[in-house]
Amino acid sequence: MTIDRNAPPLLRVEDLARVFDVSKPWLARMIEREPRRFVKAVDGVSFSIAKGETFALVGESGSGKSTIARMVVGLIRPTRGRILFDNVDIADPGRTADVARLRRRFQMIFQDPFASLNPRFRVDAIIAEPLTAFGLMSDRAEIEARVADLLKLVRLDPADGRKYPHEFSGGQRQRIAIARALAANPEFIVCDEPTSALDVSVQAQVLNLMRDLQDEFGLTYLLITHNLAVVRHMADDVGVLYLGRLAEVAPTEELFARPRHPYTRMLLDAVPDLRPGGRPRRAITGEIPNPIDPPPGCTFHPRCPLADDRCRREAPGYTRDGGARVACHAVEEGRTETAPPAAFALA
Ligand SMILES: Nc1ncnc2c1ncn2[C@@H]1O[C@H](COP(=O)(O)OP(=O)(O)OP(=O)(O)O)[C@@H](O)[C@H]1O
Repeated sequence: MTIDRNAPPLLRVEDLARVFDVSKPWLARMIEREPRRFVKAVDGVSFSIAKGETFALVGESGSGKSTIARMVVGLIRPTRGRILFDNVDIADPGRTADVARLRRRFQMIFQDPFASLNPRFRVDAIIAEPLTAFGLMSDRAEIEARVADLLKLVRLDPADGRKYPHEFSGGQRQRIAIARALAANPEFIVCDEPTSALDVSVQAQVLNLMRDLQDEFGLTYLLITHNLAVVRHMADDVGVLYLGRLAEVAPTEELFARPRHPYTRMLLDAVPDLRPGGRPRRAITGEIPNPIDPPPGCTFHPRCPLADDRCRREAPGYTRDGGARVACHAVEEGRTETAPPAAFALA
């Protein structure tokens, strides 16, 4: 499907932030004379997703990917910012009635298909649940026919509806989760690490199914992943998260051909280059700082080969470069590496 980038985005996230209070209980704090502690899990994140597009959020563990996903689907509230779905702020507590109406139009697929399907229910009941929950169908024969269609759509046998989740493999369970997500004809699906619990051989099948369904139904995906191969296979645009902030947002091809942010480059350089004569992978250096006490200035500076005094003092704003938006003083000052990373060099 071609994406109309000039059309109003289906989802627009503006200056999104979420702070978690991770203080010890009051009495323990008093005894140990400890102050309250907070984690800025997400801090000033903005991006938009066009209809029919796949936008990937990528980053190491703890970078805030799942927190963003959970805010977008309404499982947790933002501390600050707006989440506009079809121009309605779904994070605004005053819009609860509108959000309830919009709920059917967005769905979520979780990482672990073993945990996300209720083991006590038959597969047909699991898939039918959104149909009855949203009051879309009540006639039994109609529901049965719809469930059979959904099972066929995800390339399972309609007879599988009579089985229980434990009778299926991981990949098949994720297909069942996809069928359930599609039941109410949603337009937008948040996919949180949809294949990372699956065997490598099965991952591609599930990703290809997701792409086929996207083409067939014009679906829009927010894809959460730490896997760059998945990003390259699936995404139109990518946001690279580091400690709750977007380091770089760029069209996928551009990001892989010419990563601007030193953190993006570090992630790409860490992917093994399996071609004959490919250069050895460079390991990711340094550790993610403690998010309770992040470094001053640019939070990436302790791991950054290009960091200077300004980076240690001043948090960077965004610089536009080609189709990319990058939070980096070195990019702004034009002192970055420009060679493409070998593993992803384009032929
Ligand atoms: N409910 C919570 N209470 C306190 N801290 C939380 C909570 N949820 C997330 N955090 C913290 O927020 C930060 C971001 O976490 P998040 O799970 O969003 O990251 P992630 O990128 O999805 O990581 P992973 O890939 O490991 O799931 C982490 O420092 C995490 O410890």
